Amino acid sequence: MKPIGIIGVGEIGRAIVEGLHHGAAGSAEVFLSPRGARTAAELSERYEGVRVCADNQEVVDRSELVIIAVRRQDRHEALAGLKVDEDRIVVNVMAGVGNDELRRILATEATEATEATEATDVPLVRAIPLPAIRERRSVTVTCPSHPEVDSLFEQLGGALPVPDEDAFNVLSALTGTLTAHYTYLATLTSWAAGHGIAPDEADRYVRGLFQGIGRSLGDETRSLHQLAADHETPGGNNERIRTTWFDRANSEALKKALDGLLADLK
Ligand SMILES: NC(=O)C1=CN([C@@H]2O[C@H](COP(=O)(O)OP(=O)(O)OC[C@H]3O[C@@H](n4cnc5c(N)ncnc54)[C@H](OP(=O)(O)O)[C@@H]3O)[C@@H](O)[C@H]2O)C=CC1
Repeated sequence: MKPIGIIGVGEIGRAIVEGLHHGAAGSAEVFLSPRGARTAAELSERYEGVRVCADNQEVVDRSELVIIAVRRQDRHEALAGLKVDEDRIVVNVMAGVGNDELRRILATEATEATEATEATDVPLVRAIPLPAIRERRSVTVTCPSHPEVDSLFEQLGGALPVPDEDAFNVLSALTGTLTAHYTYLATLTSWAAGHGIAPDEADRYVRGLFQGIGRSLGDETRSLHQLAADHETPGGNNERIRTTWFDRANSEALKKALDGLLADLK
């Protein structure tokens, strides 16, 4: 595997390093940026072949595949003065930062010009690695498809290359629904606790219910509508909650929130 560099060693940077070393694997050479110092130090102590660099330029110089995993608002500082040779492959995991914009920033930094007039030719690939990549359990959307990048994410749970950034942004918006889902489960738990169930028992029960749902999602022979129908007795409790709470207005409100997010991601 080519040496991998990671600029921005936070939640996602850490998950990638852990994923690379999950199970019996772990031969990758990994170079980490110094920011996120505590996590970087911990990872370099835990895994052979993981090293912390003196600065972001050293990460680029030592790696062939460079993953940029800083928060969007930190992109200019993180990329300041960076020179990325065209034989590198850059993986852009920053939500809401398109490849055109990243190319302009890199070109500007490389030429030290105040206005970017030309872009570098370095291959740029957007990707959406999720925290479950640490256990090689999540599929990573990539755009455009690139053999080296897709192969990396295939090893980390699967790659889903999409043809353009419009499609990429739609799938990116979907990933914005995950914490709402956890909060939905927490709301169920606190509702039960409010009705006298011990909080830890309510918590355990809700987790168990939805772990079962998670397992049933693995059955790809049944559509999501079919799975819903299979869990529902006509006129029963599930149908009642689905039709009285997850009604048309609720469903439209969710789609509207996703539309708003998608507009901001473009
Ligand atoms: N979390 C998620 O589930 C997903 C996140 N993403 C994207 O990944 C990116 C990172 O997210 P996440 O890991 O959650 O964020 P974190 O805040 O956990 O990590 C960002 C890291 O970047 C570091 N950093 C800040 N400035 C610089 C700099 N100048 N040079 C090098 N490193 C720097 C921070 O260091 P310090 O702590 O010192 O500030 C921090 O360790 C975001 O753009 C996000 O949109 C994409 C998919 C999923």
